[in-house]
Amino acid sequence: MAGFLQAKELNKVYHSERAPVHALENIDIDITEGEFICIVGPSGCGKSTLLRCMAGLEPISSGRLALQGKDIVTPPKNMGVVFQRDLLLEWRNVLDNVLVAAEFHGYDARQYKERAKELLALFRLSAFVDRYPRELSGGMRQRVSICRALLTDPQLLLMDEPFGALDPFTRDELNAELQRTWLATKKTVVFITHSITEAVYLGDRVLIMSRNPGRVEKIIPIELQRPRGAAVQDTARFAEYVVDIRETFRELGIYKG
Ligand SMILES: Nc1ncnc2c1ncn2[C@@H]1O[C@H](COP(=O)(O)OP(=O)(O)OP(=O)(O)O)[C@@H](O)[C@H]1O
Repeated sequence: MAGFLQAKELNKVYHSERAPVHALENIDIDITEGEFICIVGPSGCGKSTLLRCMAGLEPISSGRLALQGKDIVTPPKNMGVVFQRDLLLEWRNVLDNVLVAAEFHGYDARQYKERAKELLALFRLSAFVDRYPRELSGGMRQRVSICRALLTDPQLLLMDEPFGALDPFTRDELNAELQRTWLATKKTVVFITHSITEAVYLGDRVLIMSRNPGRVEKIIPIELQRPRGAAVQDTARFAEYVVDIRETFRELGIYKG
């Protein structure tokens, strides 16, 4: 297990009152440090399960899953997570919501105040530091969540459909901001999305999953130059990647059209 984040013959079975659910079957993934990996797949193929296992929030059933060679059994300190629902604390202002990450890891939040303000500035939220979540738009709330995930400077950032609930304009804006931050910090990012175009725009590689049971079907390297401006989405090369991924889903019987 030499890579930064590796899964080897990973299986995850949920046991409930009904029949067991084989959510992940023989998953092999090898992610290099600094890589941006996007995961796409139909509903129920195990994307969130995989991410929760990586976050140490869900135990695996068999195989291995390791971060820097160390089995993941509890949430690694070296990791930040962003979920689709922003999970902001309504009774705390923006700054204090970002500082939650320090408290979660048992650090002294006061020592992270300056860092939190820097991150909020980077995500154009300086004017909102003392506002409450209810005063923010959906895009702003998700920016706060990203700042929170980045606060302790983790090497690994796990993102589960973070922009899925946002309108397309805000989504494009946040994708561009995320790319900029990633280029500046070179964190390793695992990003789940339902959007093929989002995956191609952001990813160094796009990992395609299928369901029943959840499997990795294909991994496609995206060789588009960085930084990728919004206009890259209008190029023939970009369209080829999108078509290739759609074709794969068609072959898997996931797209009928
Ligand atoms: N806690 C659980 N107990 C039992 N089964 C579960 C549990 N969580 C998920 N599953 C099942 O595991 C499979 C994978 O679910 P998961 O949420 O990981 O898929 P997903 O690809 O993230 O779906 P979506 O795109 O809709 O969010 C599904 O069949 C789901 O019903």
